[in-house]
Amino acid sequence: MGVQLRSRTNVDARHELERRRDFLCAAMRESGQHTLVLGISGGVDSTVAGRLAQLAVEQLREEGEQAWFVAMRLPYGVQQDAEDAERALAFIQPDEVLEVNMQAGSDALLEALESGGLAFTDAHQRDFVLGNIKARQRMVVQYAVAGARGGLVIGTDQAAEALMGFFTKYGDGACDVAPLTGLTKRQVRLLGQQLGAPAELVDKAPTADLESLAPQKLDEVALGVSYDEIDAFLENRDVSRPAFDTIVTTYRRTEHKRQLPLTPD
Ligand SMILES: Nc1ncnc2c1ncn2[C@@H]1O[C@H](COP(=O)(O)OP(=O)(O)OC[C@H]2O[C@@H]([n+]3cccc(C(=O)O)c3)[C@H](O)[C@@H]2O)[C@@H](O)[C@H]1O
Ligand SMILES: Nc1ncnc2c1ncn2[C@@H]1O[C@H](COP(=O)(O)OP(=O)(O)OP(=O)(O)O)[C@@H](O)[C@H]1O
Ligand SMILES: [Mg+2]
Repeated sequence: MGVQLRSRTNVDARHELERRRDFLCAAMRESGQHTLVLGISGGVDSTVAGRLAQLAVEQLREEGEQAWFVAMRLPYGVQQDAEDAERALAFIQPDEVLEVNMQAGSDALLEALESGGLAFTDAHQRDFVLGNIKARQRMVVQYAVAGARGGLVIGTDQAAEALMGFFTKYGDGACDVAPLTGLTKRQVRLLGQQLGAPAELVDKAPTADLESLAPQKLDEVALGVSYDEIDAFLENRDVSRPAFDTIVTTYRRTEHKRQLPLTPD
């Protein structure tokens, strides 16, 4: 899995943008794939990764190579912050936008599981499991496009989510290239600002938005610690004792998500 910390304290936004765009160009050249694929949610991570993807394919085309970026809208039913996703697309200016509504497929899978005999302890557990199905179904459709177009799937993993294991294993954690690796949330926002992304997206409160019973639930509520505190931990700044304990406990509990599958000796 492409999940790593590798965070650094000081980054120069302009330099980081060039380096990460060039990384995407090199990954396309070396893999012989001509397309990049990424879901655009309206959050800051996919806004920054999406713009980087578009800049990378434009760079390759300037150099005479074939390259194309497919941005994907992947709402589950009606997404409450759909306007932000539209804002992100308007800023990214992707070569192509594909929209797939994830509701019918995700619901059908859950219903088939229940018909097959899987029972949940309560509505909350059912909703949480459905949330991870949504994230994995998004992975399935992005890989379908990559398979059809000769493409690489972009992941938006960054150091704050990697540290907390805050992603669905083999869902949004699965990808071919992860251009935001190592960035703290603050640094992702810095890159967004440098790119000229709309301030409302750069400053937007992060949400995984996977739970139908708690739409737009803030990551910080789910995590029990703020991104400022997670970033402070990653950047070797002072962190309160309760935040430190939460971060270390969560990091240890989610170690399996940052590793390859367990295998016999
Ligand atoms: N020790 C261990 N060694 C090896 N494997 C282990 C394991 N413990 C669990 N597992 C496996 O891992 C599974 C649990 O992991 P997983 O399926 O990911 O599920 P889980 O970590 O329970 O849930 C994913 C969390 O990430 C959040 N999330 C998801 C997607 C996107 C975002 C976002 O920020 O956008 C956030 C989501 O809100 C939720 O809190 C278990 O069901 C089991 O299969
Ligand atoms: N509704 C959606 N439509 C398209 N892609 C999505 C959607 N929800 C999630 N994704 C994909 O899953 C990734 C992980 O979601 P995550 O919430 O961590 O990132 P984000 O929404 O871009 O930023 P933030 O973490 O600040 O909310 C997104 O970057 C995006 O590629
Ligand atoms: Mg989000």
